[in-house]
Amino acid sequence: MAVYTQVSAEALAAFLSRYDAGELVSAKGIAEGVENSNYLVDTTTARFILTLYERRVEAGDLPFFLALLDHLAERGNPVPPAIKDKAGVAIQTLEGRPACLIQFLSGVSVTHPTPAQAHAAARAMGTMHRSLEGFTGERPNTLGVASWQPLLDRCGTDLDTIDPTLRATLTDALADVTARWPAEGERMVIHADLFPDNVLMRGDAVAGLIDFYFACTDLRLYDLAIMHTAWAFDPAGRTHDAAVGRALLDGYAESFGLTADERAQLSVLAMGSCIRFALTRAWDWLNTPADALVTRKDPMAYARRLAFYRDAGEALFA
Ligand SMILES: Nc1ncnc2c1ncn2[C@@H]1O[C@H](COP(=O)(O)OP(=O)(O)O)[C@@H](O)[C@H]1O
Ligand SMILES: N[C@@H](CCOP(=O)(O)O)C(=O)O
Repeated sequence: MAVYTQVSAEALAAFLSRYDAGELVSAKGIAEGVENSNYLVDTTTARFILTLYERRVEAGDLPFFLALLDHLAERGNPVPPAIKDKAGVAIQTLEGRPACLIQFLSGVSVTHPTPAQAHAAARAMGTMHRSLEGFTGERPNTLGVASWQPLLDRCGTDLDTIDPTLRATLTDALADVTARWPAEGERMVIHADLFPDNVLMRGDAVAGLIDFYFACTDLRLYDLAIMHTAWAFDPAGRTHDAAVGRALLDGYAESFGLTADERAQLSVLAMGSCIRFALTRAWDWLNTPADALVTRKDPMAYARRLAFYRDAGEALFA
């Protein structure tokens, strides 16, 4: 459960009084998520998400994230913009944290996506990429390829306490992936974390794309590779679902297009994605405070995926 900062009813009622958003009826901490504190807030007029930004989100990046959401929402993408208060301000402070009141989108995130759901979600990603071609905001990827070796070094031998094979696996793969990382390719603002838990679905239709707080400027295809690693396996990373993997490529091809050269790049990009998520999960595994109400995610689920992509090679995406 991700609630790092507790919000008192009094503080929340005072916070809501800045908005034209009705009066507080109820507020509950949301179980899902690992990065920020999220509350489901009901008022006398509507339902909202209250997000308090925690550790990995820099307050200075919030204007970028909110401009990105506004840009996408204006172009018809199903993303939730932040609500502005009576003075036109979206970024607030609550309980000492940066905080925003966000539009609530209905829908559920699925744990075991079907090919039809994967197809729709990847199609929505392609549409989002098309919408972002004219977006002028930029944010360097602080968790991009250049950050992985320093993060591996910082985890160091503590990785052995997670699994005795993890450090060697990541060290070897990192050398290989860095050497083969595409030097060229279209760069743009990408979501960079479009896991099933960040897509709200109604049946087979996409109702919401959420959690843009890793969004950054990077290789466009890296976004699709991240999505493949997150969607085309069981959560533990033990079983690859080929039908879901194909549906992702088909869905993306349908809305954005996908050339043979681009398909050939996806293998190394997927391996890079596995390194990124194995490392950040490992770091969190080793450093999450004992009293945090959050479920740690298993780094080995990404080490298993990494082994799968290494063995499958480029043929997987042909
Ligand atoms: N705009 C929204 N509409 C509906 N539910 C949301 C919205 N934003 C977040 N949620 C819910 O809150 C959960 C956690 O949000 P998320 O942004 O993924 O948190 P974190 O940044 O901590 O990972 C989501 O899984 C979803 O259930
Ligand atoms: N998707 C990442 C962690 C970030 O989680 P989210 O709750 O912000 O989507 C992972 O699975 O490691």
